[in-house]
Amino acid sequence: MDTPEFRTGYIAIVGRPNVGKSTLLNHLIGQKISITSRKAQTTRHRITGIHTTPESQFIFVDTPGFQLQHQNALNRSMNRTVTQVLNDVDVVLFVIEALRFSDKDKQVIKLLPQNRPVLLIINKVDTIEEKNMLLPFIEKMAELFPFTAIIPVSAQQSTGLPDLLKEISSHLPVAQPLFGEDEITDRSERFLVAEIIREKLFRSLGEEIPYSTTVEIEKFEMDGKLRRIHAAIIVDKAGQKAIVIGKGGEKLKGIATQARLDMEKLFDGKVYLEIWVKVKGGWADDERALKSLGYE
Ligand SMILES: Nc1nc2c(ncn2[C@@H]2O[C@H](COP(=O)(O)OP(=O)(O)OP(=O)(O)O)[C@@H](O)[C@H]2O)c(=O)[nH]1
Repeated sequence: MDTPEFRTGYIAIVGRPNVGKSTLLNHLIGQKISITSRKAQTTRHRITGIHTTPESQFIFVDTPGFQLQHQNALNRSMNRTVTQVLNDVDVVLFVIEALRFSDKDKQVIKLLPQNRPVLLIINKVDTIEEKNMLLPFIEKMAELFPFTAIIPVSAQQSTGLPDLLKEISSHLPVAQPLFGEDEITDRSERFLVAEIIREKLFRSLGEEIPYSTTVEIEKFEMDGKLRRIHAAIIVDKAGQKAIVIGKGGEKLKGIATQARLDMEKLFDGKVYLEIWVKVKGGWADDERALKSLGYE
């Protein structure tokens, strides 16, 4: 593939819970997951999906730690991460529900970047009973933020999605694709699984544990359609182990449950997940640990 006008870029999807972000992503990429191993590590963000057409490659990234409810210090630092991600992608999709604009949506607007294209996606237009309500709603939304475009869609019914892709593509830089279709490997699932656990770990504990804490996938097996995954969270000190496990194992249980649900969504299949916490000094020197993390 060496098309002079080919466009490749990164896209983030944001919005309050339940507006249809996952549905939109799944319908945009038209497949559950495609990700490569080696190159994925050179990107700073977790890739949630890739869609490639003859003209463009769309790389969707996650915005970890997106929190709207509580404005405590931890959430503020998480929202800083969100802002960093949003300032690092080529296009931001801000998803809302048709004819519904709440305080939580308003909070998301505060996190939107000023210096790159933000497309407002008005989702669930299939639920509008009076179609003439849409235009005044669009006009009202246009006053809230300098959106680059406002695009009504129904993610569930895939209406408006080809136009949306065209609009996104026009804002991506001219660049050759970063990922080839043939780069989808089983090892990349391992990599993603580790990333998901890591994300839940930091979402749950934030600054209570050092950033050097890592996740190692010790076993990843297919058992029919079931994925059996054994993972270890590796901390530097015994005190950190206690923090990760929590009282009566509650913290770790929560992390494992959330991680498993995300994995089942991602793989569209059942996952059996066991997580241990291990104390280990100097893991960075351990070649085996590095390999299993994918940093070869
Ligand atoms: N009618 C209708 N329902 C939709 C549409 N898109 C998504 N939904 C439904 O809205 C609900 C929430 O969708 P999700 O894709 O899980 O929303 P989300 O924004 O990813 O939610 P969080 O993971 O909580 O942030 C689900 O029940 C979807 O089936 C749409 O275009 N029309």
